[in-house]
Amino acid sequence: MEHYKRIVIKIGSSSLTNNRGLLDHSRMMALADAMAELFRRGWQPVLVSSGAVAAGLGQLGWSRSNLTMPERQAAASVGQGLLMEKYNELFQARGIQVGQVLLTKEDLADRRRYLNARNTLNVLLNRHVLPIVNENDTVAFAEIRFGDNDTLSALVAGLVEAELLVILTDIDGFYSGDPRKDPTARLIPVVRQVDESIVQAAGGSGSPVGTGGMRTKLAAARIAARSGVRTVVAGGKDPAIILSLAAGERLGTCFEPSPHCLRSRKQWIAFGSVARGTLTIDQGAVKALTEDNKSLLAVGVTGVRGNFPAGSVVAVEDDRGGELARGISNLSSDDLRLVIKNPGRGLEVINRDWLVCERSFSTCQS
Ligand SMILES: Nc1ncnc2c1ncn2[C@@H]1O[C@H](COP(=O)(O)OP(=O)(O)O)[C@@H](O)[C@H]1O
Ligand SMILES: N[C@@H](CCC(=O)OP(=O)(O)O)C(=O)O
Repeated sequence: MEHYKRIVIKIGSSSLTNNRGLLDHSRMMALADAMAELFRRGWQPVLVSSGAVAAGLGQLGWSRSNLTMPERQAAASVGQGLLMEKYNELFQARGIQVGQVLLTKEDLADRRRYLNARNTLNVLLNRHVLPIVNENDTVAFAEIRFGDNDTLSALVAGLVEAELLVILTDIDGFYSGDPRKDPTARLIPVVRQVDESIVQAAGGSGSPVGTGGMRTKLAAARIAARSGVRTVVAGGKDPAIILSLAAGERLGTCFEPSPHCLRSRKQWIAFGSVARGTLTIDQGAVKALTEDNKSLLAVGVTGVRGNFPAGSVVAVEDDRGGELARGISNLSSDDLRLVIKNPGRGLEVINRDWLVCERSFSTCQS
C-alpha cells in the first residue's frame, strides 16, 4: 500500500473573514490552491476550519457585541452552511471532494464515538476526500464544548496520526509577548517544550472574531507534542505557506514533538476523555505512579468522589488536591468505597496500561 503523509491545517476566523465580517473569497481560493497542491504532492490533508460564527454574523448583519450563546449558535448554523458551500465550490473546481465533519467534545469523550470518528476520517483520507472539520457549534454548549478549534485540531492530528499540524492565524508565529501590547516582543522560532515560561508569554485573542488567542494555540501544541505531532503556528495571509512548511522549511514557530509521546489509547485518556469521578491517593501511591511507573492499587486510594460505573475514566489527585494522573478504573465508585475501607493489598484499581501521569490536564481540557 502506498504511504501517504498526513497533515492537519487549522485556519482561524481572523484569516477567513474580511473586515466586514464576510468570507474572504480570495484568501479561501488561495487556501484551496495550496491544499490541492498538497494532494498532488502526496499528502492526505485534513482542514480544520473556523469561521462559522463570524461568517454567520456577517451574513445576517448581526452585531457581535453582547451575543447570547443561543444567538452565537444560531449564527453558526448560518455560517457553517456558507463555509461548506464555498469550500465545496472551490475544491470541486480543483477536482477534490470534501466531507463535513462536525464534532463536539462529548463525541470524542466517548471511546466508541472517538473510534467511530477515527474510522470515518480514515475512510475519507484513504479515498482522497478532504475532511473539513469544525466544532458542532449549533449543539455544543458548556461542558460538551471545546470552545476553540486549536484544541480540536490537535486532537484531530493525534486521531489521524498526522506528521504535522499547521495552525494558520493572523500573526506570523508565537512571540515572547503579545505584540499588540508589547512592542519589544520577538518571534520565537522553535519551542522544545511548552513550559510555564512559555505559557506566561501567551495572551488572548487580538481580533474581534478570534477565540482563545495564543493561549489555546499553546494548549494545542502541547497536546500535539504529547501525541507525537510537530506543530507550526504561522501567518495565514498567504496560505501557500503550508507548501513550504510541508516541505520542511522553518517558518513561523515550530513546536517540537515530545520524546515521551503517548500511544493512541493514552492520548484519548489524557486529552479526549472527560473524567467521571476523582480518586485521592496517598504519597506512597503518588511515588508508585509518577516515579516507578506502577499500576494504582486499592491500598493507596484514600478517597473517592463522584458516582461512576467500572470502566469509567477517573482523575487521580494527591492529598493536596492537584490532578496528577487520569485512567480507567477497574471498579465502580460503590465498589471502590467498600474496598478502601478494608483494602485488599493487591487489588488493582487502574492498570498502568490504562493510566496517564500528566500534571497539565487542566490546560489541555477546558
Ligand atoms: N505571545 C503571543 N504571540 C503572538 N500572538 C499573540 C501572543 N499573545 C496573544 N497573541 C494574539 O493571538 C492572536 C491570534 O489568535 P486568535 O485571535 O485567536 O486568532 P485565530 O482566529 O487565528 O485563532 C494574535 O493576533 C495576537 O494578538
Ligand atoms: N467553531 C467556531 C470557531 C472557534 C475558534 O476557535 O475560532 P478561531 O479562534 O477563529 O479559530 C466557528 O466556526 O466560528
